[in-house]
Amino acid sequence: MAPWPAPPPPPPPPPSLAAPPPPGVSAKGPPARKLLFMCTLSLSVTYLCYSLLGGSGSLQFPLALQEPPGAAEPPPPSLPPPPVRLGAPSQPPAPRPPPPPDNASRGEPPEPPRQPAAPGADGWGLASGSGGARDAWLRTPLTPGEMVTAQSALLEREVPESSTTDEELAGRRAANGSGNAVSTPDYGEKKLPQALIIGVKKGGTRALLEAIRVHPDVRAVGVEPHFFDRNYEKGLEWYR
Ligand SMILES: Nc1ncnc2c1ncn2[C@@H]1O[C@H](COP(=O)(O)OS(=O)(=O)O)[C@@H](OP(=O)(O)O)[C@H]1O
Repeated sequence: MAPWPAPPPPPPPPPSLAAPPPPGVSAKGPPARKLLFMCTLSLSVTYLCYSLLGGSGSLQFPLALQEPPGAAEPPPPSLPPPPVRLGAPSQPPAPRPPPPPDNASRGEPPEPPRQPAAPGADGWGLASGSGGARDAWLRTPLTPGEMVTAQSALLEREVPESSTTDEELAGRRAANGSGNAVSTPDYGEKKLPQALIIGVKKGGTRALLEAIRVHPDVRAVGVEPHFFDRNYEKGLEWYR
């Protein structure tokens, strides 16, 4: 009978994954140094990649927050200098000076502050002190000085044509003979009309009267008097 074969010898232990220590180095030293080297290398590569991808500004952001850009200390010599991005300014842009006024940009001397015009000297017939409508118009900041001057001259030329003072009204009444007002205890001062609306029936005279009546200086009768066609015989004393 054949004898049982001898059991196979146990397999040799697998070779260690770690490289055999070089001669002259202890067994625990190389892995620690290698791990430290790998960490340093990975950090360096990470920093390099991050800087190449444009993250240098982000890396310097905390330093920029603490100190002004000009006072930032140079990087230590051990670290590689951050790469300079093409097209990026080497120095941060200087703060913009405040925009000069319009007159300075055109080479004109600065305009002195406006003084409120004397009342009655502006030709508007309105009180032009502080807070007047014309002063508010002149102080509009978006309007150039030339435009304001031109518009003011235009308004001063146009307004006197349409403005009517109390003295002018009194003169017109005296000239028209309508200044003879009659005072009555019931109706107060009664005057002859200064204007008449004459129109045919259904010609829109009522609508015209209502439109004119909106003006604060207009006093009109409530109903159509029909003086000339129905009540002429009653005389001017009735018409007043
Ligand atoms: N702007 C305008 N356009 C067209 N039509 C207008 C306008 N204003 C007044 N009306 C019409 O005019 C009619 C009233 O006119 P009168 O006020 O003259 O009437 S009255 O004669 O004094 O009674 C009256 O018409 P009827 O409603 O048919 O009577 C108003 O509607």
